Amino acid sequence: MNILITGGAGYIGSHVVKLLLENTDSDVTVIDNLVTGFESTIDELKKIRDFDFIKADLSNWNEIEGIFKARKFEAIIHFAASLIVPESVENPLKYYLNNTANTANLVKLANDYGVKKFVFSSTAATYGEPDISEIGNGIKEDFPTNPINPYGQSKLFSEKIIQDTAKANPEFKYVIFRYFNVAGAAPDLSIGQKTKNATHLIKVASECACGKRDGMYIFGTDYPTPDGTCIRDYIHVMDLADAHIKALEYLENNESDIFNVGYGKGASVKEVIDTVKKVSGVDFKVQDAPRRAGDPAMLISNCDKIKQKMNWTPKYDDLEFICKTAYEWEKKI
Ligand SMILES: NC(=O)c1ccc[n+]([C@@H]2O[C@H](COP(=O)([O-])OP(=O)(O)OC[C@H]3O[C@@H](n4cnc5c(N)ncnc54)[C@H](O)[C@@H]3O)[C@@H](O)[C@H]2O)c1
Ligand SMILES: O=c1ccn([C@@H]2O[C@H](COP(=O)(O)OP(=O)(O)O[C@H]3O[C@H](CO)[C@H](O)[C@H](O)[C@H]3O)[C@@H](O)[C@H]2O)c(=O)[nH]1
Repeated sequence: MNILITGGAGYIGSHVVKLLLENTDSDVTVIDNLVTGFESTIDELKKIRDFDFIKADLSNWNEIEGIFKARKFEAIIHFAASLIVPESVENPLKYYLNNTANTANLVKLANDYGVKKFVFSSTAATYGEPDISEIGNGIKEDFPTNPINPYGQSKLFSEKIIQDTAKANPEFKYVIFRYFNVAGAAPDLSIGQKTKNATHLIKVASECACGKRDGMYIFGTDYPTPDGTCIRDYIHVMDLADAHIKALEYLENNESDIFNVGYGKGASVKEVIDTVKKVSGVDFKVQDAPRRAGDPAMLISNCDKIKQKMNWTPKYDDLEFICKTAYEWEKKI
């Protein structure tokens, strides 16, 4: 299959490229503007086997169309986006342009050039702040979507654009993935999360354990959860990457759909920090701090649908393993 990966030099995209190069004979083309991605990641991936990397910005619509003209893509996996929630509140247009407008253009090009499969990175942020008393067996895909920040909204608009286009053109099929909290690194430690000025909990705690930060804060200890800190559903990046490979197979014979990707269970901020301390053997400084704006108390997926319909079976459903790979990767870079 001839596959376009946007954002393949970034964290999650690079893990999908790794699996595609290792386990399939697909022709892979990565487009990335390297704003938050890394050429060194592309170089590492090219050690597996060669593929085409094009440094380009999705906002250069003419240039991107030129790439579609020159190559007959059969599938697109679209990761490229901006994803810092507080930044999206300060600069919403950056998010609506980079995430929504550029996705609309990519979907248009997919239609104009006959690309039949589209896999899209959406987020649990589309659910907003679900009522904690209703989460029960996890947030299902048909829960209400009420994003509370422009990042989540920009992704929800993109979802609608993809869905409406598929309704109008039955040849165009999609899988929309709503990721929960992604963490960890490839178990062989060849690639991992390089994000600069990271804000993600497991990455920040791993940096503390490696002495790259003096300490960290727990944002909010007065949430209505057992230990007062926020609960999230952390998923290993390699299991998430595997879901994308499954999605391409799924679209051969099945209809378009939306799937949560998580493990269906939660860990609190305190539990995560304790786990990073345990796997690293380092007792770094942690201080309580006020709540961070826009953090829902609890986000836990119901992931029955992807397990049933795609036969997706996670391999790394273990918080210690997630934190261990994140920490060991952090030590390496
Ligand atoms: N990391 C998470 O926890 C998480 C959770 C839910 C959803 N997501 C989604 O997953 C996707 C990948 O996230 P990530 O964590 O790998 O982030 P990342 O920043 O590491 O990767 C994004 C990549 O896209 C590239 N990019 C951004 N804008 C571009 C543009 N206009 N043109 C070309 N390239 C561009 C960046 O350079 C980067 O390599 C995003 O769509 C994000 O919204 C991530
Ligand atoms: O130094 C830190 C960093 C984070 N946290 C807390 O840890 C929890 C998780 O925070 P992250 O920043 O790691 O992740 P988020 O849940 O905010 O968001 C991530 O997961 C979401 C889905 O659940 C979206 O997909 C979003 O794009 C992605 O960044 C939050 O309660 C946060 O306040 C801290 O206490 N201290």
